Amino acid sequence: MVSPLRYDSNSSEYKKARRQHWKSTKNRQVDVDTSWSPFRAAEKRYKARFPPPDLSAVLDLASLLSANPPALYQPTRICGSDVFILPDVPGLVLLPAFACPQDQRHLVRWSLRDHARHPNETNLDAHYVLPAEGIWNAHLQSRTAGTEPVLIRAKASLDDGSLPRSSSSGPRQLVANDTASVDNFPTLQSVPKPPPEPSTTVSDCCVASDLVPKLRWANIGWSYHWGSKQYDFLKGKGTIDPFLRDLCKRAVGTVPWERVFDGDDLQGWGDDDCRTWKETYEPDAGIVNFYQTKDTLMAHVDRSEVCAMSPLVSISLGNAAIFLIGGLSRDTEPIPLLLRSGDVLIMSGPACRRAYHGVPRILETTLPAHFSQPPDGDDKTMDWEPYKAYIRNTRININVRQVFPKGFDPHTLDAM
Ligand SMILES: O=C(O)CCC(=O)C(=O)O
Ligand SMILES: [Fe+2]
Repeated sequence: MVSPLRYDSNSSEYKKARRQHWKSTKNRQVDVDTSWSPFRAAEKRYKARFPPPDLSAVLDLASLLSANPPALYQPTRICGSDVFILPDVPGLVLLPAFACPQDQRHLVRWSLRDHARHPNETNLDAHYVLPAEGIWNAHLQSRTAGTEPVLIRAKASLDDGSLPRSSSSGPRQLVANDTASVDNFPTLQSVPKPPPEPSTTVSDCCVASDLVPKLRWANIGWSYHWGSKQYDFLKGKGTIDPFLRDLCKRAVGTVPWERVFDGDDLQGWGDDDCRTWKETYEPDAGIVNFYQTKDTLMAHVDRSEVCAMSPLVSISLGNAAIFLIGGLSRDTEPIPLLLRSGDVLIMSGPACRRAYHGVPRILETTLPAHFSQPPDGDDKTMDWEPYKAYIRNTRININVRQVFPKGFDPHTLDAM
């Protein structure tokens, strides 16, 4: 069970949330719409700023390690790691605190300094002409005494009028898309993938430090086209960081997959076989999600990967979050799971990979103490302060995927 959210009822934020709640509910008897699906209703409940949500139903598996877990959630200990197999959603596995504090700090720094920059696309690329070193490094440079901050121009402000217009620079948009499969792959490939439209509502000129809190995502590996919600394989295969690849492969290698899918009919899995994932799992795509504490991720299914079976490895860093996972439609009541910094959640198999899921809440002030300490080892001398300041109000999720089933080669498709 998760402890109740602590709120300062005298804070201006609490009062503002209360005012907004009164305004939006004054003409309504009860703040529940009966037409909401069970998933939507749960999202609304956990998103609510006022009254603060009741977290007593949120499953905090890590806290069960020190208590007596109910039979349903008995963890298995393998090579020093605890593994929870969640029978409610076949294929869902949680490895609490799989990434140690040092690895968590390393990944936070990697996400910001090394990854959220060219050639990896971020949400900001559509709208701004970004410095080659990335906005995080430009932000760090601007903190150095005597350095003039580099001015960043909005793309729309440089436009001669010929660019298509859009109105939003906001978070990830929900776009209906076809579920990818080996059979419809050639058709999905032929869908036009025009570049995104620069927003006309962002300010014409800003500095890197203004944009750091607006960073929402950075692409990993195969390029993802948000407009069509399909991968754009023509852009080539980006590299996967070796440290990240190793961590994901170790996590997948730790799970006793025969037990996860024990008794399941593995017919219909094609050439994929969970019993060989320890050797065959190879991440090639993904996204780094950056959440400020007010951000949410709406219910969705990740259906763009051709392979709907192989493990999707999701690493949580920074503040904790409530993660909802339901079923193949929004009509299944979702399970609310607490994801803490260092947790690795694995979604695998047909029921779990195509299940609705989302993040309705980042829990403020849940940053573990180790983020206050600087990295050790080779990085002893680095300045951890800016990372510490950033992560205080942030959650980072590194969501790593394998797009193709074993043996599938997109480049042989011309012959199909
Ligand atoms: O932030 C998370 O835990 C989940 C992210 C996710 O579902 C996604 O990137 O598709
Ligand atoms: Fe997802």
